[in-house]
Amino acid sequence: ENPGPSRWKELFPLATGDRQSPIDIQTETTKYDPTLRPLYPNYDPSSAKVILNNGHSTSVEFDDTENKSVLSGGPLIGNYRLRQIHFHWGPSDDIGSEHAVDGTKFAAELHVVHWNADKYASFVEAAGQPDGLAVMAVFLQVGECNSQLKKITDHLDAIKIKGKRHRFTNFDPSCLLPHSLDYWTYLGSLTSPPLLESVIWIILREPISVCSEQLAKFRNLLCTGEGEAAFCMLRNFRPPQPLRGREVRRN
Ligand SMILES: NS(=O)(=O)c1ccc2oc(NC(=O)c3ccccc3)nc2c1
Ligand SMILES: [Zn+2]
Repeated sequence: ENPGPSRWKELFPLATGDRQSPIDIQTETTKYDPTLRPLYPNYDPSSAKVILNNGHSTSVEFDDTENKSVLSGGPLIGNYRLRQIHFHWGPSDDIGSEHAVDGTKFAAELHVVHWNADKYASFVEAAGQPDGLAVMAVFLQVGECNSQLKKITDHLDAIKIKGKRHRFTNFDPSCLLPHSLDYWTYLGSLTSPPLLESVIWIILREPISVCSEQLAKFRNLLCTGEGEAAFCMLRNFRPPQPLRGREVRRN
């Protein structure tokens, strides 16, 4: 099994940096900021290309060779181009999200990953810049089955093994967003190696629903490849990290 979060600092010194993610959002200390604008996701369903199992999550990858699917507004300056979406979950329905709200974790968390294509030439270049990435996070609260999420979970059997990928197009990730786009925002990092401190985090305050049967489908994915002893992908969340004096703003 690859080393868990507690051992990442041995290989990735940024793990103990001062703008690490996720965090536990203490709602009483968030600060209303009237300069924050409404979020404006604008996604073209034809830019969705493939759904895959990369061994530590399942992701849908998008064509980011032009500004077809972008996020603007909110705390962002200019257009951030959609690159991929992926999920985090745990071994039981009471844990699984990466961010927490007043100490409470949700069953899972969706991340919609974008990069600053106005200023940088590629995701990899942007990932090394303090304003390079913007990740929109949506909490998945256990309850009713989510008919939009079914578009994803129906394909998980076909990508059970690490490395498997499957054509997946005509998909607009806006279908996974809650009614309200109200958010908290703070400066942080990638939540898995290389833990780069290049992410403007935008956490939607309203969760979407997910049912236990759908969560079980995520847990049925394998983190092992063809011909290896099979291990299920039961957890892939990093625990909350120190705030180190950072401010969390809300619109
Ligand atoms: N949980 S997270 O913080 O959203 C997070 C954490 C780690 C990540 O690594 C990548 N890499 C690419 O997407 C990629 C895109 C193009 C080329 C190579 C990599 N995205 C991440 C998001
Ligand atoms: Zn993530």
